[in-house]
Amino acid sequence: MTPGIRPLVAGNWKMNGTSASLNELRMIGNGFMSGLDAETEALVCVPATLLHQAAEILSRTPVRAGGEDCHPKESGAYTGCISAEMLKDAGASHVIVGHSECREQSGEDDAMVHAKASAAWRAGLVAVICIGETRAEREAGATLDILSRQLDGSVPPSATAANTIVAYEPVWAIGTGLTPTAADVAEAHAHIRGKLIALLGDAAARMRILYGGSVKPSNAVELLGVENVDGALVGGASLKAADFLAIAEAYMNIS
Ligand SMILES: O=C[C@H](O)COP(=O)(O)O
Repeated sequence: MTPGIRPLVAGNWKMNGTSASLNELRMIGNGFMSGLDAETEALVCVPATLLHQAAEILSRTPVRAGGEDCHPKESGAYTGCISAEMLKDAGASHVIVGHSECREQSGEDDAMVHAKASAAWRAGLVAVICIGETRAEREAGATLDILSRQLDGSVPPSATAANTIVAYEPVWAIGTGLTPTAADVAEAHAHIRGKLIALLGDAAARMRILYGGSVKPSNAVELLGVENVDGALVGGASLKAADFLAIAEAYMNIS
């Protein structure tokens, strides 16, 4: 946690969910209406096919709906792609950009992530910019250098605490059940904070930095209690309302 920053628990449903899954979203929304919103803000990023319905369901709750990726252009001949403006029109408040699965599977580089973050702002969305090292990079002792390089290339200079959230997701921790130690998370988040302040100035002291990678109810208190960890980006455990709400409840047990 960072004093003065309200934590955000964000879900990322990835390529999961059909209209039958919306009941989980209703339960997440209802859960936050019964007091959790006093501790933390919440966001669930869903597949574009569900976004309009998700935004409608969540509009009666404190939880917001987001997109999982966007194209850098506003419109055009880009078959199968979705612009930030389309996400906004469907009810999104945020969009994830630079997720490691997109970086890896679509060959997305830092320049593309930078362009997508700018596109998010153009549409009036908050950009959730993901960074993180691979297992090989960690084993080579290159983690902090990789994070610096990704921040240099992916975060546009006009990023502010209001329009941008950074999510640190070690690639090797995503969906594996493995997590870094609390000390490793603290080191990475302190490094990210310092780098953001160097890039963007003192205002970055208030920018949220989320941790993502195998966050679950059983490790949420330990991971979310680390200094400079201002919330979580939750994949698998966001698909079940009970797990997602239990992760948010961790904030009631962190002093
Ligand atoms: O965006 C979420 C992350 O990729 C983490 O996914 P996970 O919680 O399933 O490890």
